Amino acid sequence: MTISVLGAGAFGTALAIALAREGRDVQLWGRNPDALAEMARTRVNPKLPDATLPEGLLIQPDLELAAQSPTLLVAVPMQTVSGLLDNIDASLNGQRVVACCKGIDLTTGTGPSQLIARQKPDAVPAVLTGPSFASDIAQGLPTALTLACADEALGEQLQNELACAVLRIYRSKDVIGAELGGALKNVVAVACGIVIGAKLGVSARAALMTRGFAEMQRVAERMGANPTTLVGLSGLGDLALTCCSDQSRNYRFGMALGAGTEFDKTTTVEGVATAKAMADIAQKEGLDLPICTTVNAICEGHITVPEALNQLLSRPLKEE
Ligand SMILES: NC(=O)C1=CN([C@@H]2O[C@H](COP(=O)(O)OP(=O)(O)OC[C@H]3O[C@@H](n4cnc5c(N)ncnc54)[C@H](OP(=O)(O)O)[C@@H]3O)[C@@H](O)[C@H]2O)C=CC1
Ligand SMILES: O=C(CO)COP(=O)(O)O
Repeated sequence: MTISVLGAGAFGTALAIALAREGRDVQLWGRNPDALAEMARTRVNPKLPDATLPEGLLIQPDLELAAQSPTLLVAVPMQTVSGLLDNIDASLNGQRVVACCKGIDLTTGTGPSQLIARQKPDAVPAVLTGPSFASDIAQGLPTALTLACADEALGEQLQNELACAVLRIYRSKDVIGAELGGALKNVVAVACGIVIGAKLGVSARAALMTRGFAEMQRVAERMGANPTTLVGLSGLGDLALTCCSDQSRNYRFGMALGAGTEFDKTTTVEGVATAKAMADIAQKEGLDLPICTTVNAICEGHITVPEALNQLLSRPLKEE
């Protein structure tokens, strides 16, 4: 098989469906053999109930077999990436390992590409990110993503390998910038959800998106990313999508916090761990990240939403 998708959640399955629909040679691995067997039988992933798995899409329960493909798409939650890489015995020599997850690993303080480089030094790390809800991709709605790979020639190969009729892929060499945009926009989306859930209005949300974007640029610059990457699909594009749609789990989680309602704890909400990582980075690097650190303080239960609002609004006035 040419492409293996590792992670049979909503996003991994959506990517596998889109690629298989185009006749690409693709297999989907997940950690739960019973769930995989059921998916192979029904040709439906309950996380994407409206999409049928194309006939050519192979469901693969064996991780080592899946890991033999030249291209691997890693689509598991960020905090599980390191464990997944550890579980693969093969060195992945020369294989392209494309991170499709959005976040910062709390143990190392790095994004997925650095985890891949550290744990599988013989592999070629890349990142696929940008504004794209799994259900949109699975329905075949048009989507544009950024494929970032430091090696330009390999990046171009991956771009061609992964682009589909409705999945338009732009290329970048800025892996750090692309993955930071995808990670950080989730924190801002939680903040925007809080504002809407607390009924503070869409003007406040626009302010948070803009000032949140300034924080994203500040972090990216400090981490050595190209500032223009942040205004592309992986940064501004994904920020716009995630902060304004209740299809987003990060946004919905924020809305529940703002409204004081329950939220299903099993839902993947990457912004919570990323906010924690950003609070650590703000402290270590002496960076001013008021929105990220406030989201972290709310998520950790250190302050309430009204206290957070009060804190943010009473900050000294400054130049934009
Ligand atoms: N959903 C979306 O629209 C998009 C998601 N993403 C990103 O994709 C990543 C995955 O999200 P998504 O697919 O939506 O999440 P889901 O919650 O839909 O699925 C997560 C999947 O990861 C599996 N998983 C969890 N822990 C492990 C582990 N230790 N080893 C192997 N598999 C594991 C889960 O398995 P099990 O079912 O057995 O628990 C589940 O199949 C996230 O980083 C997210 O930000 C990016 C763009 C869009
Ligand atoms: O990253 C996404 C869209 O680009 C999905 O967002 P959520 O994880 O908030 O659902």
